[in-house]
Amino acid sequence: MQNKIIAAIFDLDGVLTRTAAQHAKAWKQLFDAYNEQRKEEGEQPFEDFSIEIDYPKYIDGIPRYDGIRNFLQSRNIKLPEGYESDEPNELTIRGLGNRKNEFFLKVIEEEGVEVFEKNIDQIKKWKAEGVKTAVISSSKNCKKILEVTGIEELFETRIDGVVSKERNIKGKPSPDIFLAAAKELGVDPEESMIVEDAIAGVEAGSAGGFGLVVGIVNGASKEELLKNGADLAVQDLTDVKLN
Ligand SMILES: O=P(O)(O)OC[C@H]1O[C@@H](O)[C@H](O)[C@@H](O)[C@@H]1O
Repeated sequence: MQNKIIAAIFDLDGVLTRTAAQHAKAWKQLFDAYNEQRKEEGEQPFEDFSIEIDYPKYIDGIPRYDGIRNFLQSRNIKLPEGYESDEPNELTIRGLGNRKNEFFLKVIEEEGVEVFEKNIDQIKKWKAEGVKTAVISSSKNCKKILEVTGIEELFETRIDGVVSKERNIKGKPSPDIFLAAAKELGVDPEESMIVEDAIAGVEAGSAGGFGLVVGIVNGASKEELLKNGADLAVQDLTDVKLN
């Protein structure tokens, strides 16, 4: 029987906010621009980045530079690591990552950021019932997104891409970011639920021994989420009954 769930740890992009699609769009802009550059410089182009296939497989839920390494490896491309201070036009892992961030910031500036209302309303209900809440994200833009959408106060703690770097917390699919959040909430993983839309995220939840791993069907399909560690896969949180 399932343990009593007293805490819930939510991923940000694609669970709380509609930003997963905006990240995917920026990634496509980055890899398309890089491919064009290769063609202009007489280098062999690679098979175009696909939002449907490559994003969930290599990028979704994963820290920025890890995602770049994953994707380039899938195309047999090796670039030097470079430095975090690299200019966005630099052909290094870090340079490409910085360029992607410019694309992402432009996308959210132009389009704005929206929350998933049903999920936010459900979280408010659980909070009112006494469930402890945390937000986690691989993204270094997490705090900014929480602020612009006004949902920061819903969570007792936040472990994001910036905090992970400071504390040297391994990125997903390692469970460490979720375990760190549970620790800060003062709860055991077995009595906590994690909510994720990414394959790397449900893998992390399953590896961390969490009481309930909920997959939100957004980019990755229901089947993929269940196959990779989700206990259930739903469209939104109104379909999840606790205890
Ligand atoms: O580049 P950022 O904002 O630090 O985000 C890193 C990753 O954060 C994850 O939440 C997103 O699913 C990825 O698409 C993104 O690449």
